[in-house]
Amino acid sequence: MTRLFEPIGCKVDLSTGAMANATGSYQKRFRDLDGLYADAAAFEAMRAAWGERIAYEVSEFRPTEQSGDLIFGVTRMAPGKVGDEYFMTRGHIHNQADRPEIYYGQKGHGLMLMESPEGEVRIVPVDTQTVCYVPPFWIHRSINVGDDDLVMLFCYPADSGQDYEIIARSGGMRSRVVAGDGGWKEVDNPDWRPRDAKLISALYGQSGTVPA
Ligand SMILES: O=P(O)(O)OC[C@H]1O[C@](O)(CO)[C@@H](O)[C@@H]1O
Ligand SMILES: [Fe+2]
Repeated sequence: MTRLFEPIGCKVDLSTGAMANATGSYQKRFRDLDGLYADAAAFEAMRAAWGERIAYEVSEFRPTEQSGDLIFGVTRMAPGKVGDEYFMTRGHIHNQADRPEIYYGQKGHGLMLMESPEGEVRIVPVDTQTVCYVPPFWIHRSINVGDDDLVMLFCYPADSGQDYEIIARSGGMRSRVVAGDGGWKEVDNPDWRPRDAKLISALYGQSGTVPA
């Protein structure tokens, strides 16, 4: 008989953001996020109090990394701002850029900031009981715009991989999300540089499919 992977249920603890039966987890401390935020002076000023604190953490279930399988897990992100810019994840595009992802908001108020290879920007609020679909080819980063922890479930194809360099090479994402009048607002990142045509076609070319 074919030996199948054993099915499993993973209970999520909303107060801690932990997921039972996780196969792995990691934590990003504030000090790990140097260079992410526009206001470097504000980052330095926060380092003493915040340096060792966990900015966000992930617990995941990774059955395999085979094509056709799924990786899923939970991200918990603390609330906070560096200067006027809300706490966020590093952000990435999938190594296999045509692999999508979904997020499901479970606690708090988040945003999914997305950027296409050409530099189009989209923002989708991820509040509780909201499913956010990140289509193939979009760079994605989540942002906590609330006063409480943001807890989100994520799920993506197991062979996706993550490329974190694509954002750094462009001087950050094209938009930043900062505090505005009574809420958040999107502002242009003046350091952003467009990707060249060769890189863009390489991203699309990987899959041999033409995006819709
Ligand atoms: O990997 P990053 O960009 O640091 O952000 C963490 C989030 O993205 C993921 O890598 C999933 O793509 C999760 O681990 C988590 O939701
Ligand atoms: Fe992803």
